[in-house]
Amino acid sequence: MRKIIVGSRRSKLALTQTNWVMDQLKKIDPSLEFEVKEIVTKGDKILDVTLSKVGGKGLFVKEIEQSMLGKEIDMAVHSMKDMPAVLPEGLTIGCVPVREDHRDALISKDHVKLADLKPGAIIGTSSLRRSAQLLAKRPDLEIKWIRGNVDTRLAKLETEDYDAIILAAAGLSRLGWSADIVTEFLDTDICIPAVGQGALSIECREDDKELLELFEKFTCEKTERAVRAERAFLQKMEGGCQVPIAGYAFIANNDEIVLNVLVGTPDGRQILKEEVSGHNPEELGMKAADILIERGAKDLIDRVKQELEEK
Ligand SMILES: NCc1[nH]cc(CCC(=O)O)c1CC(=O)O
Repeated sequence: MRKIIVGSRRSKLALTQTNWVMDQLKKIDPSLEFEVKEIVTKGDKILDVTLSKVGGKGLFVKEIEQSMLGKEIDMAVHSMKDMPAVLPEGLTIGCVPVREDHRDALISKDHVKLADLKPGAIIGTSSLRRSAQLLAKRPDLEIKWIRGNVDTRLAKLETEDYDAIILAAAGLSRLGWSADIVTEFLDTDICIPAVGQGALSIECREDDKELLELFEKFTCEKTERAVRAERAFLQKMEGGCQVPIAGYAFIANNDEIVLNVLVGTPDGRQILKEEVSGHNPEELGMKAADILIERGAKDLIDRVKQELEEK
């Protein structure tokens, strides 16, 4: 096997995830050699702007994908939830490792749970998906945008006037934070996670047989099936990240995929939700989307996008 060049964003989370994957792959084959190439993405340069306003997800992966197509790098580890629904031609998700905790985590100043936060409490998030679902449960809360990486946000909870913030549990644990700092893990009935949340995506060139063969031994089949269903839903919904969209699937004991999906308005006043189950990931994801579309999801999305453009 040749030396494998791994592209990674420079953020602590990205490098941690990349190193974890390289370590795991080395356990499978100790003779593997890696070299990490750090790549600064557009998304990293404009962290002060709400992502949805500047083009969303693709921002964190585009430069990395270009380097991969140009053969400057061979593979990259992304947070699955940062991956656009459709990949550029020539690239593929070669491996989906076992999923970390999929849930969102509420971290509040005095460990006050969501239901007990005082009326008007200020919640830090810049995710439309999180704000929609929180406001649906607690319309009295005030959402205040917060940007920056995980550690920055935790610091801002201490130094700024937020009463609580919401972060992905997976990011916290990967960065080594203890579960003790979390006030409440939000279950799917309160906050359906982002499509792919907690999962990783190892991307490579479609024709890289050598890597694809190696990855087979590291793929978690259950996670892969679940994520395929979630991403099929995402693709069919065509919402982009300007719209609150959520999707989370797991494999039930009978081996069926159970998929929970949601589309809503950022203020949480309109929420369309559905749970479906079945065996074929792609069919299931599309079925979930069709059900929501039937119930008016496309109109809702168009309206939300239009309002965003007017702002
Ligand atoms: N939005 C940024 C982002 N992208 C991936 C993670 C880490 C968790 C994951 O892999 O889902 C985070 C941080 C967060 O949302 O709190």
